[in-house]
Amino acid sequence: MILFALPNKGRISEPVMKILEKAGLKITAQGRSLFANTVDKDVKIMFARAKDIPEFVADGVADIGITGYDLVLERGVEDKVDFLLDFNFGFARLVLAAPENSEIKSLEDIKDGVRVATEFPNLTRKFFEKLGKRVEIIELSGATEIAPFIGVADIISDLTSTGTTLRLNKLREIAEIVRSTTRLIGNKESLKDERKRRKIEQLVLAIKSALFAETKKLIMMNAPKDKVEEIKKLIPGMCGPTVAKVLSNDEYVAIHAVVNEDDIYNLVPKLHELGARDILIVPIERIL
Ligand SMILES: Nc1ncnc2c1ncn2[C@@H]1O[C@H](COP(=O)(O)OP(=O)(O)OP(=O)(O)O)[C@@H](O)[C@H]1O
Ligand SMILES: O=P(O)(O)OC[C@H]1O[C@H](OP(=O)(O)OP(=O)(O)O)[C@H](O)[C@@H]1O
Ligand SMILES: [Mg+2]
Repeated sequence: MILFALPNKGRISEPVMKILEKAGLKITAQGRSLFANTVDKDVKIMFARAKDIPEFVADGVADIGITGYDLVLERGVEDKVDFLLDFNFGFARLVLAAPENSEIKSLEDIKDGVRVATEFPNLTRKFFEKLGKRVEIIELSGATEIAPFIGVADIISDLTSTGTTLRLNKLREIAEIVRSTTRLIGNKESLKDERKRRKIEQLVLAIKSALFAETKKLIMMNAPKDKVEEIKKLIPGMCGPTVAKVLSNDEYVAIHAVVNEDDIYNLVPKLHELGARDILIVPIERIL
């Protein structure tokens, strides 16, 4: 049996649940319950705070888990877990920021004794240790942005993604401490167990296939037979497009191909010009 730790709330909870569903790992959760079953009777879910998941996986409370890379580093368990998959979402950067009107405008302006408010005391401490600066870390558990304006700290170290929160609070970024994305991590002992490892690999493959499919679309069309070669050049597909007979029309063939979602906008007019008709663009659940 595999115990899989998932964030119970917060920024990454919803996208994680969505991708797992796409991967086919249907979860049967009842309301606010802490545990849930999945379609696979050998995979059970436990819901926890994203912050606690690195520790749970490192200690073997859970076999695998999904959390932020920043949180794994903050817990200092990066050597105790295996990084199995990068979801490439949940982008966030841990940065140092000072009020726009502060005299602290760059790292050089940060003198010993400067007070830094943060939810990430360990990463922040390490960052300054490397620089040889002795700052005072003020640990907060949220809404860090307010700290410099109420006299609690001089600067902050906080997560930013769009930059909106920093701008809204008149804070200026000074330096980047770490970049993070959402990751699947695994307990090292669990991965040594042959049966667990196989189950985990199966899960990784399922999630990868769903992540990969998110950037692709299936394009289908009817096209004049004599244009097939030209169309092939436009859409190589995964191993070349599928070309099939159209029973009701001898001059046309049906073409199916998997294409990058980002290419579709430019591709369709070119196909149309070559005489392609009945063009359908269809979402894909998974690509294995
Ligand atoms: N804009 C963002 N701000 C914060 N975290 C983000 C952002 N974008 C992605 N994340 C990722 O989500 C993880 C969890 O952050 P989140 O804020 O959801 O949890 P939390 O702080 O424990 O919950 P809450 O804010 O509800 O108290 C972060 O550690 C980070 O990896
Ligand atoms: O750059 P942005 O897109 O504006 O995102 C950054 C904000 O998101 C996080 O806050 P969250 O909503 O998790 O609240 P918290 O500070 O209480 O954790 C983070 O602490 C920043 O405040
Ligand atoms: Mg938060």
